[in-house]
Amino acid sequence: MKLALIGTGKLGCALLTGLFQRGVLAPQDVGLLSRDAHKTCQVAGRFGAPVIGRGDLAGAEYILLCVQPGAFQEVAGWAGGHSAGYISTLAGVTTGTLSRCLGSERAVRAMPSLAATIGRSQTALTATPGAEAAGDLAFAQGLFGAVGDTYRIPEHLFDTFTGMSASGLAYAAVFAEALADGGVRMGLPRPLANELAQKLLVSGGELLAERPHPAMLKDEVCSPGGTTIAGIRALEGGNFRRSVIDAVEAATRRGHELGRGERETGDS
Ligand SMILES: NC(=O)C1=CN([C@@H]2O[C@H](COP(=O)(O)OP(=O)(O)OC[C@H]3O[C@@H](n4cnc5c(N)ncnc54)[C@H](O)[C@@H]3O)[C@@H](O)[C@H]2O)C=CC1
Ligand SMILES: O=C(O)[C@@H]1CCC=N1
Repeated sequence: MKLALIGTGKLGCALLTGLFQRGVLAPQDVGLLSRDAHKTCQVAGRFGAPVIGRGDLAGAEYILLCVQPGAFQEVAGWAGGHSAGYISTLAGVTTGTLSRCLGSERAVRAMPSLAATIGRSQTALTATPGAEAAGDLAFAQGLFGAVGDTYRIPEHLFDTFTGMSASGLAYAAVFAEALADGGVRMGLPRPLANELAQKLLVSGGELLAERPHPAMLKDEVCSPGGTTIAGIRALEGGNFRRSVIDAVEAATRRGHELGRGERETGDS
């Protein structure tokens, strides 16, 4: 077995979708294991990959952890100590913690996003020296590179990458929803408002890719004395930029907390 996937929830399934569609791994190369046997069987049926048990982990070349950070200590108790290379996608959990709790010098820390499902994840990567020497970082670069862009990030910036990129998908969704709400408030039918908001994010992203700085696009759209600058003024009045900056800061701090083992359901 090339890869054992522990945790077949939202991220696990996004990665399976992207990886299988791109043919980087075949379903028979991947074993699936998670807490809920019924749901794991459903995922196995959907992808055509086998369900495995804890005893099968000994035969895995790589073990990919996609469980919640709060489940890590328990999972490490039975999934650690194998000769496989370990790859973790858990928010906040450092390579030092991975290595210590899994009893392995081979630990890669990855932070992908749900955009893996369409081959557009932005994935941060870092690894222990042992994982790098064993070729595990190169393996992870190939794996996540097949479902988007990879970035080698120093570990002290990992939670920031998480709070901006992986979490940022949700901020974009909230912005789209709010924009559509504005359209509805001013009279557009809901389905049209939702469609406009969704397509606007796509076209906006493509236009931003053609420019070295986002402010250039903003300036081009803002006609002097026109509609857009009136809208931007209202955004500034609502502390839009400050709110977005604060969101990244709060998410980064939450990553630090999760890494220290603080409860996922608790507030800071
Ligand atoms: N959802 C996202 O956009 C992203 C999530 N992540 C990270 O990926 C991890 C998984 O996130 P999601 O897929 O969103 O969570 P999820 O809740 O959708 O899936 C978690 C999976 O782990 C399994 N699991 C939980 N406890 C277990 C245990 N003790 N033994 C075996 N399996 C267990 C569950 O059965 C489920 O299949 C988290 O650590 C998160 O920080 C990273 C990047 C993006
Ligand atoms: O919200 C979370 O904790 C996870 C990590 C990044 C995206 N989702």
